[in-house]
Amino acid sequence: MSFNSFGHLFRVTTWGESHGPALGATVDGCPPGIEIEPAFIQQFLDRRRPGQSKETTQRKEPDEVRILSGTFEGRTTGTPIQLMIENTNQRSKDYGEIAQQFRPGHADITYHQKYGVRDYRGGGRSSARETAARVAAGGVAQAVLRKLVPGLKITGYMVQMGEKHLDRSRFDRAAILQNPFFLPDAGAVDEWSEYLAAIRKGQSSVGAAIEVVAEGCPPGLGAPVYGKIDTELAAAMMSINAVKGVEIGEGMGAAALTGIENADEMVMGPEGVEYLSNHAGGILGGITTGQPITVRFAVKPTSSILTPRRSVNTRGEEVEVITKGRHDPCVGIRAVPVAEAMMACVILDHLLMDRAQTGGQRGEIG
Ligand SMILES: Cc1cc2nc3c(=O)[nH]c(=O)nc-3n(C[C@H](O)[C@H](O)[C@H](O)COP(=O)(O)O)c2cc1C
Repeated sequence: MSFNSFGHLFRVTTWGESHGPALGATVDGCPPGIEIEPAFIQQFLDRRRPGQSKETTQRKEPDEVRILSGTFEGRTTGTPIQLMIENTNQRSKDYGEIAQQFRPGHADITYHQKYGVRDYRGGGRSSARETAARVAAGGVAQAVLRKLVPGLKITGYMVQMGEKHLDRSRFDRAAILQNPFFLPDAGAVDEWSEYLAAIRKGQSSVGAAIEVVAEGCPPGLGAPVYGKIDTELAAAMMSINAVKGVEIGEGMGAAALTGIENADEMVMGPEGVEYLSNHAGGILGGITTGQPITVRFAVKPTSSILTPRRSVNTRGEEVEVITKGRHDPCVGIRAVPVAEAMMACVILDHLLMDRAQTGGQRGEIG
């Protein structure tokens, strides 16, 4: 059985472990003739890269991507694109103890129970190092989208970290890439930073919520009933390590609304239909409306913490686990570029499927 791939026409397979020599992604189904340079993909990896600020893990990886196949003279050829990122800063001795014991909240126990064998070094395949490969694949998707849907813009940012919430009245898109939290409010960065420092000092970690928005996505992507784009986006986000909840548009908040409040009313504008609100998050019946696609998800606190937690070992003995090694105190931060990558892959996959089925033809209004 193979469960390391996702996507239908734009198909991504990731491979590799945290402390192996390298990891990467094979992208199959990429359209030919797309201009793509390693530097274009690298910019996305640089945002996810560990060791860049005191707010993330101190494992210092250059995360330099190499394109091994599928391009010629700077353009895709339509053949499989092999992307490789070398692991250079492994410190496997930190993980000696978890060979025999299970970190609470991590995947050690389930990998052991299911497979009976695991590469425990740095969490092996369950480590979020794997998400570097997704980000590289997302870079390829972004390169294709740049050509096929020039106006499309995918933006991820943090909306919550523990008890700190983004004040949406202060939303400033320009601030997002200017601070280590991907926070759209420069004025709140110091407060978030102090809060996280206190969490870290207390030898704990904290959860987060991330929002990803795709603006300029054409209407008509997504296929009812089992290929709804909201289904696929939710699956894509849920597949990111440590994600425990996903919402589209109003999400769980819709449960508190009345039909009057929730209706996204429509009017005819000079360019066609205009929506007066976007509770639906840009998707109706599993198909994009042309409004911004809005996805939010919750990331649990990092399970690897220095505070001793009770657990068991492979011999069935009760033990206390202190997880040493270099860990993100809030894994939600680096999940932001990962989520953007997953969104890019899903949107491109649906764009290609829509072209295959409908040839891009649309029902007319007016
Ligand atoms: C970008 C990113 C970085 C992560 N870094 C760590 C880490 O340093 N330490 C840790 O224990 N978990 C980390 N995680 C979470 C684990 O990979 C995840 O909790 C674990 O694989 C168990 O899977 P689950 O939480 O999805 O059930 C990270 C997650 C993401 C998205």
